[in-house]
Amino acid sequence: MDSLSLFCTGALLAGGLYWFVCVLGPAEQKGKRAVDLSGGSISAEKVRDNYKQYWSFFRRPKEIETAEKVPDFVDTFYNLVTDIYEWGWGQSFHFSPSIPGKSHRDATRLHEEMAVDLIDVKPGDRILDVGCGVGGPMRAIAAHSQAKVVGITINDYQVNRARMHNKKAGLDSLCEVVCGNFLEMPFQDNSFDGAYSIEATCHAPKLEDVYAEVFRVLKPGSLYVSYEWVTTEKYRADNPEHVEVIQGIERGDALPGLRSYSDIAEAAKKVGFEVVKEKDLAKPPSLPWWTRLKMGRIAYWRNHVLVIVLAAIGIAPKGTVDVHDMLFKTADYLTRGGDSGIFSPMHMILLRKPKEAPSKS
Ligand SMILES: C=C(CC[C@@H](C)[C@H]1CC[C@H]2C3=CC[C@H]4[C@H](C)[C@@H](O)CC[C@]4(C)[C@H]3CC[C@]12C)C(C)C
Ligand SMILES: C[S@@+](CC[C@H](N)C(=O)[O-])C[C@H]1O[C@@H](n2cnc3c(N)ncnc32)[C@H](O)[C@@H]1O
Repeated sequence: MDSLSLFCTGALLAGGLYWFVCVLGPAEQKGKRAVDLSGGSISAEKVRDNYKQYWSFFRRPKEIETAEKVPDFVDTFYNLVTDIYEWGWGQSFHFSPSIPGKSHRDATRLHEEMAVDLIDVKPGDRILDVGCGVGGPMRAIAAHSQAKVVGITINDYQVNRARMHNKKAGLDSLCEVVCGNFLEMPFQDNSFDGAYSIEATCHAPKLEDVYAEVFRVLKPGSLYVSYEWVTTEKYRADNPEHVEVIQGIERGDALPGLRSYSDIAEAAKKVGFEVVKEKDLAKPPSLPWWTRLKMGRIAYWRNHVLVIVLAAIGIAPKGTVDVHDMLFKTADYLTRGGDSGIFSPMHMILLRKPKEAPSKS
């Protein structure tokens, strides 16, 4: 081969690799590229060990049923998945019903804005985002309502990502991010004008515990809305296929155990909330939330090849391949949960902290 054809072949290969990694790599919402994948706050060499440690929690299920072990378990999970989520999904770590003629991005934003519209917020109010991720919902909600949003997440890597995105979006005067456990929040009693949680409280071993904390920090008379992950009335515990799907969802999403839709209002009433409204937002006329997952299947294959190549050449941590493989399988369980109607990630409950404490008689 003469030097010109050698040069052309090399240039073509390099261009192809650049296109595969940097152009195909990024998510719909730019922010993370495949070459930036990391293990969050975990150093690259420890990603694989932490992935094994994550799985070991499921061999000792009693440990994830106790509140003390959960922060570790959930924190490890989000160190492993946060970059992959941002890369392949965007900055909002939740689902939303599909809307004809609207992009995923717009459908996501509308689902987030609905939450803040439900809690009746005024510009300047101080509201709480319980389990805020990297802050996709927080930014949409602050921009829409002009309220001051304080988000809490257990994962310090997410805190840094969220603060960076808030600054970049010019929303850091409205959005604050705190690292902490939503089961023991570092906030004063009666200090928020409203609160919301989007697909986050499913990580609490006991829903009452996180609801009690939200109740404590809310001002009397104010509202809290939560989008809960639940099994629906179609779920049958004696159907092995249902059990396999729900167990697959729990293991791939760091859940100490999915709750039934019928347990949500009970938990809220137990800690003193009044139930204003309860509705599964996944039910028709809403269009399926899981079509986005299904449509992405080809991209997940491409992503998998990319992750294998990047890990092999030492750009991505080795364990990223295992984590990606776990998410790949989880996407299938979630899709089956949606298709069969046994699972919903958007059982909405709207709650009010009563104006006056109930009299003790
Ligand atoms: C609320 C939670 C997270 C919900 C979703 C945001 C995520 C659940 C499953 C995730 C994904 C599955 C497949 C990945 C794919 C293989 C990869 O190539 C790109 C990223 C995925 C699409 C990833 C994105 C986020 C999810 C959809 C839980 C944790 C309570
Ligand atoms: C699936 S993500 C959803 C994030 C965000 N609500 C969104 O929709 O983008 C769940 C979030 O809950 C947080 N979380 C889970 N358990 C927590 C705990 N005990 N204390 C604080 N945050 C927690 C995770 O760190 C993560 O940020």
